Amino acid sequence: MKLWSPTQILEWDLITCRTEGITSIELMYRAASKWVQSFTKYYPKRFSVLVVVGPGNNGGDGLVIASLLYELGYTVKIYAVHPSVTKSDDALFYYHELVEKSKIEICYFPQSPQDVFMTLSSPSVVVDALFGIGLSRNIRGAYQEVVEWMNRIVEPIVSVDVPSGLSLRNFKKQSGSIVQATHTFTFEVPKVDFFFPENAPLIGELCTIPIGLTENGLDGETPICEYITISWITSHLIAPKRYSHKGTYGHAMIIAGSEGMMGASILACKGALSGGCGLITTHIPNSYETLIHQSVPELLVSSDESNQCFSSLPKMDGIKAIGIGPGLGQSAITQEALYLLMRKYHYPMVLDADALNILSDNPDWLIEIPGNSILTPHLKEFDRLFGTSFDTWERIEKAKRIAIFYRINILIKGKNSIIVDRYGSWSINSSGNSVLSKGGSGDVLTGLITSLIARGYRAEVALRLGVWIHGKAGDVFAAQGDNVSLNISTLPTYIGRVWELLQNSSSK
Ligand SMILES: NC(=O)C1=CN([C@@H]2O[C@H](COP(=O)(O)OP(=O)(O)OC[C@H]3O[C@@H](n4cnc5c(N)ncnc54)[C@H](O)[C@@H]3O)[C@@H](O)[C@H]2O)[C@@H](O)CC1
Ligand SMILES: [K+]
Repeated sequence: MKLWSPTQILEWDLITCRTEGITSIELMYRAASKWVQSFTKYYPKRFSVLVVVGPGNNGGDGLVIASLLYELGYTVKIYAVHPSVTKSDDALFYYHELVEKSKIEICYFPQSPQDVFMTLSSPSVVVDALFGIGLSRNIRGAYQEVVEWMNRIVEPIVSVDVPSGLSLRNFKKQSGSIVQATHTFTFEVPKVDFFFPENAPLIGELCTIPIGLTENGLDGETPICEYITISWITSHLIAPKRYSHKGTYGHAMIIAGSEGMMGASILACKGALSGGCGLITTHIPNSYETLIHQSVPELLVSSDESNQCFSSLPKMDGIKAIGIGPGLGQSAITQEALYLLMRKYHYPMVLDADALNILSDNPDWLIEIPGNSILTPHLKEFDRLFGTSFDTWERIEKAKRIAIFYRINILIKGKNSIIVDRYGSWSINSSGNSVLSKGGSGDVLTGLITSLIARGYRAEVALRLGVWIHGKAGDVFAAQGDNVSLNISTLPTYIGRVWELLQNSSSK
């Protein structure tokens, strides 16, 4: 799914009106009607409703929503913050047509919103229609007071399109008050900022409401980014070859594990096996050869000269991708070996965990990373590598510059992982949940992505596939009714289920 900027969405509204021969007033009514359909599923008629409206079309939606709920038999009041209700022509139309002609009570700032709210019977809910995608500066004054009041109450708040005050990068530094919504019912497509970790407490439960904007209306426009869902994944899968042997699907290498951390090596190798490449060699400290043979008999094993850690380069003939880092340790000898490996190997590498820690300590080694490799830091590792950022937008801009400069791909891991590729394009992953926030989960991911590259996927595609599949495996686990107890060594089994699911949806 493509994600668009506020300006593009407004353009899309206009295109829809032109294509369908309708007015923006009609589109507003359609949007508000669809919104009300979703709202009533969560909040039945026993809820009384205070609709807080702002000066633009978001407030206009609020006026139509109030009137539709009133017609459905809800107890509704409107609280307007702008002295003349609205500055928007469309909203004004509905104010005269619907609100004035009904018996809906409308109250104004500076009357206290709390006093108005208290006159409603319990249970009650606030509909936040102060600002949507048209916010152009931080919220101050009366609007700020009302937002702060909303954030103090215990009753649910349902935001129309956007939690009011959230900037959507319409202006750079966000510092005003923002509504902390219980639900955000957003129109047509989610907005990019909804997926950033700093905004998670503001969005609440997200529900996207299709309002019938013209399909392909923004064809030819460049979206801000791609939101990776199953349809993107299925359209990028390479069909398995009919006549194949183990050499057909590539040879990957995993360099992971050191004394006391060999579990990381086993998990990364199991992750690689679940990615389906033909052969996997793991390079490990000498003394653990038997352990690895017994734990994962499918692997080829290359023994390091050291008994404790990675210290010497393996043979790399025919290896199409190397995953390195989980449980690797950071001893001086390992650091040196990583440096030599990066200089000598010319195919993509997936650098994770201790490999990233080593790079943080030696930033001038970044230049040695083979082109089209992948770094997989989580947020803190990213900041350690490249310095802290004010917000996710700044972090993404930084990642883009670095990715283009070093010709590498960067995965910033989190609830909605962000993928920035070497061309400067970026995506947000849609799958995954908290069952994956456990030690070892990233090791499996490193193996999986490495394996996909070895199979022949371009690194930037393998990265997106791997991240989505890994997240989806967590979702498949949680869908069984348990969102706690995933044992990470069983994660590859759920990755297998995701492949099954993908095969079924591709053949439909
Ligand atoms: N354009 C359309 O056809 C549709 C628009 N829709 C709704 O319209 C919204 C966008 O409407 P608008 O573009 O009017 O934008 P908003 O309603 O988000 O706000 C814009 C208004 O607020 C003022 N404003 C901006 N920031 C302010 C601040 N910090 N303090 C005080 N005033 C501020 C602006 O001067 C303008 O009057 C969407 O979010 C959606 O809710 C929907 O009805 C769907 C159809
Ligand atoms: K809003």
